[in-house]
Amino acid sequence: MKKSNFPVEALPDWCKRYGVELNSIKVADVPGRGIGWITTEDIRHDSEASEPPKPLLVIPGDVIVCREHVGHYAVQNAQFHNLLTAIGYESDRQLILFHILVQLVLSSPDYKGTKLTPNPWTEYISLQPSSVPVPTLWSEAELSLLEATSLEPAVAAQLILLDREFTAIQSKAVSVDFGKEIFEHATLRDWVWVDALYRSRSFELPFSGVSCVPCLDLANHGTGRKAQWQQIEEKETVKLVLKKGAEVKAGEEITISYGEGKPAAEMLFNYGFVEGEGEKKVMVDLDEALAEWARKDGLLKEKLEVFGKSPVLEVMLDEVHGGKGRWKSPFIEFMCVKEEDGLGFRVEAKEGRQERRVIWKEKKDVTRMVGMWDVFMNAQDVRNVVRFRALCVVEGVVEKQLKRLNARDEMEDEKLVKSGDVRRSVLDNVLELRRIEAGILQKVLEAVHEETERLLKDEKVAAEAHTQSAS
Ligand SMILES: C[S@@+](CC[C@H](N)C(=O)[O-])C[C@H]1O[C@@H](n2cnc3c(N)ncnc32)[C@H](O)[C@@H]1O
Repeated sequence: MKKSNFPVEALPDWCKRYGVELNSIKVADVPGRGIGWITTEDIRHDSEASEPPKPLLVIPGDVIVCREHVGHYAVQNAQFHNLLTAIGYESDRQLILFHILVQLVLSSPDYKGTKLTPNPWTEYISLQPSSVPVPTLWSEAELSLLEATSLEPAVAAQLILLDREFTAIQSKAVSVDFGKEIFEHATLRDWVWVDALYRSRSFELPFSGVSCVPCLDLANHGTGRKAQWQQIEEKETVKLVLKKGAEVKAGEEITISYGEGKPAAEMLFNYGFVEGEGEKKVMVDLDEALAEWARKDGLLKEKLEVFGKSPVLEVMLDEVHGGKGRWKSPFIEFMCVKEEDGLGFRVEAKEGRQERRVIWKEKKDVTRMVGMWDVFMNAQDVRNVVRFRALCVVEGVVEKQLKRLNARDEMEDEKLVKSGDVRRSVLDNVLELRRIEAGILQKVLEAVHEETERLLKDEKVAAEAHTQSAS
């Protein structure tokens, strides 16, 4: 589908038309960041001054895309309303994504179908960059770089989700005429694109909820940021203001924070870049470990069923304790309990359904403790033995992940950049992610070894280790 042209030079006119106020700032190209806001004159927010300087941006509430405003738009446009009813959206995210997708099609010069009431976004959508640097929009060669990072399974899962979502929405939408017109043009690639826009450019506003905010979405993330956004309740107006005490020279970029301390993987996943280390945390995939465990534990299926969610292993550095490695996984600790330790299951009939319950030492129903099994185990006599088994699992998983990460050949990756299959910026970001994640995994492995050594002083644990090595 051909995109309509909205040059960035036309933005001030668009702002005038829709009541967006710009004070002392203009959009400009910012090397390595796309476009962003820079100041046109020196400005300062003197902490002592009685009056703050004018806000840099004032965005009226009615140009924001949020759940409520999409609802108003549907009231004004029966065709759109029928389409929303046909697709039966499942979340605010889907509603907003779908609204943006429809605006994208309506804005295309290829679209000759039913026109809806003009909306600021029908035009504004064409200002959005066609290439958003998040991994869901990377080429196959670029995605291959993510191997062994925590983003490898996360990006694969998101792509499957987007495919399923698009297919489901499309199949329902074509039951109405307007839906047929829209899906003659909209493709899965467009859906992946609007999801990328949503993740990299939406804001959690206090009065409108999750929203896409034109113009504010042109502010880049930066260290030492001197501005912040705020929403005032009245008319849901959003403002970009200079922080108290901040001083900015003419021509300097105005940046905001996309969230303090987000882990590197989350930054790359949602925004397409890594800047600073953020919270030192990695989610490690457990699929392989579970498949292996299933071969020796006949109760794994029951354990997964009562746990009720996808098991994860979270590894992190504990900044409070000098950056020591730590891990958390209530499921691994639960998975490592055996029948001989006191674990049992019982099936009970509840409200006409069969429900599996977890029984401890043949007496106590501990089903509600499963989600915090690590805490529950602390007070049990078998805690050291179970903890030792869990440490062995974590050691195996972390060691394997680290080995895979370290096995990457950076010279081969460089060749992909030289051949033009991979963008330089993508490789740089992935190298940074790999460096950060390998550092965390290494420290966690050291902490696991340390704790294992300590536990092996316990006779029961030593006996367990002996049994394990014999089997
Ligand atoms: C909310 S938009 C900001 C406007 C965007 N630069 C544009 O050209 O439309 C967020 C996107 O800007 C880019 N970006 C923002 N801050 C950045 C930074 N510090 N380093 C690199 N890219 C950045 C990333 O592509 C990110 O996904």
